[in-house]
Amino acid sequence: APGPGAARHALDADGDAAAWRSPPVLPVPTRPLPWGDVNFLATSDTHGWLRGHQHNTWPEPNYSGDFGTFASFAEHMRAQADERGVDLLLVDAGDHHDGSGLVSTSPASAVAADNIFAQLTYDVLAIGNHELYKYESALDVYEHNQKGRWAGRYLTSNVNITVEERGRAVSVPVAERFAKFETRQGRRVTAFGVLFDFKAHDRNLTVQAPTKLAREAWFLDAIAEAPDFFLLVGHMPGRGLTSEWSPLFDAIRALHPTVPVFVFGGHTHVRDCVQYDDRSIALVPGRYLETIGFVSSSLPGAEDDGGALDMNRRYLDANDVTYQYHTGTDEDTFHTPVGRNISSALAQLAQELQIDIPFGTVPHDYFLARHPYGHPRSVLTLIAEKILPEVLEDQKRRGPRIIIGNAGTLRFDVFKGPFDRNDELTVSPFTSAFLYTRLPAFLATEVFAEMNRAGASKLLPTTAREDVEARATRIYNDWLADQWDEHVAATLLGADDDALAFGSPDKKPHTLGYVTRDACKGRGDDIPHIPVPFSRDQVDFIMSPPPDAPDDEVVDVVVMDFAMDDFLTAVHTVDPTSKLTLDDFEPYAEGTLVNAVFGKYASREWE
Ligand SMILES: Nc1ccn([C@@H]2O[C@H](COP(=O)(O)O)[C@@H](O)[C@H]2O)c(=O)n1
Repeated sequence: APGPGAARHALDADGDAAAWRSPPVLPVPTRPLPWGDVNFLATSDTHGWLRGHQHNTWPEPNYSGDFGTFASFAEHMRAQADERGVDLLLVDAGDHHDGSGLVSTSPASAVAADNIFAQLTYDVLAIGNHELYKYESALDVYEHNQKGRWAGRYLTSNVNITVEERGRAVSVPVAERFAKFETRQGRRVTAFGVLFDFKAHDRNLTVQAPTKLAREAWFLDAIAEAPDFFLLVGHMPGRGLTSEWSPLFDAIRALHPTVPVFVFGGHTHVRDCVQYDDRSIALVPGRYLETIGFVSSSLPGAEDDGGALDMNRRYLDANDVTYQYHTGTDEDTFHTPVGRNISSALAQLAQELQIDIPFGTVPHDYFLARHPYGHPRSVLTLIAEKILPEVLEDQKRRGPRIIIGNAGTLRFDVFKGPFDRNDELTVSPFTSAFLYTRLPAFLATEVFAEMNRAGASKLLPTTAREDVEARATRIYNDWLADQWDEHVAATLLGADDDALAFGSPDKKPHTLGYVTRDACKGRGDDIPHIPVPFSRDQVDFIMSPPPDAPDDEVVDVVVMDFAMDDFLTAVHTVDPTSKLTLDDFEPYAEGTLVNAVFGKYASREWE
């Protein structure tokens, strides 16, 4: 049974009616959830994928549930929690913006999508870096928080915005700094919402490093009294050298050695889990509404011996089969009025935005990372070698040129079948413009190589930790690459996938998806999968094919504005005598933004 979205593109996958008649069959979970005294459902990095994944190329059908069906699931889970006499809390760790037609069509569409998101009541939400690239996005969060959109539960413990109050500019928290509340079972919770030490935010926004936050008087005051548990939700990784939770966790532990601490992270897009000690657990629930994270825990009883708590986690594939299995419902009993309202509001918004009208039909799948850069079916190769050279046109500049951009501007695969504005914004949501200067062709090529050698500076969660595996995209890519390499190695050694089959040959995985190795006990994935192929040969920057011109000929060098600081740094590394600055650049193909080049190409080449 596919989710609602799968049907929309059921004809697309093979372009014939057979695909319509045989929609993808999703595996059914086999292990009930390990409920505890307190339970959590966690989302993060949804990036506007509220209509779910709508294509039939695997592993997309795994994630075909939309936010409406997730809301129905959450409501049934809340009802189950009440029946069991336990708590169920919903948390979200940020990055609602940038990533689908709903949120990336315009600032107004992002507001509309967030209003639909807010129809499902969350217990705690945190802000992500994608809410801070543009001042207006953060201002929207601030203004809607003032109007009560998240009912005081959107927490921005270390993020401020400068706004005008009574004719004066003042820096104030974007939303609430913390929340103290009681659960339905009467447990006292102290909660914070934290962002990593993000540097690439817009003007008039401030992010305080978590290390500094942990020393703030108001923070120490807020944690002074022991609640029944602490709840830390934040847009940052859960573990490893990159973890920025330690200052906050350590400050809490210094005062409260045995109070349970539940941490929900994000930003890295991976499924991950770690226990900092035997009364804490940190979970990262993936990205793009692909995964719903579940965490459960026992809580200390009246006679607390200070011993280990029973803490568990599960990563649920976000689809209706998963939701109905875990709530004991079926198609007739599953959908709740709130869930239905959300699904139809999302469909209506998509219709108003006109994001489902196809530009053309893609002849075959292109993948973001299944193939190396340079492979004809890589999305990065497609944009660098075909799309930008063909559709980036400046009427006044017709001579030879080299185009350089950051690969991070591309966020997803391009699937065979109809290609619409939603698909376009999914693969390329950002509004980066193009600028050009004049340089010898050989220098531009060397600068491009240097940019990839140095890596993308804006991927770093903290500039102080440049030498550690701190790049969010890298963490996600390494995670996928490890899954694939392990699978390939096992296959070469003649082993089959029994190791992944939860010990039973009849439960052998047969669908592509995530195969998670994390640092918590037992198996985290709800459904065993075969990992998605992944090539480690990826790049941070892409370049169009060099022009047919002598190496020393001076050509137009066109740079995407988001990559500009890395470009200039690389120029000065390659040629320390260079005086090149941003002032030496002029707009190129003015009015053309990177989020519109795929559609232009699709209309011409894939019609
Ligand atoms: N205007 C922008 C903003 C961001 N990017 C890319 O996104 C990366 C951050 O995304 P996460 O989901 O990892 O937070 C950033 O490093 C850029 O690669 C962009 O291209 N243009």
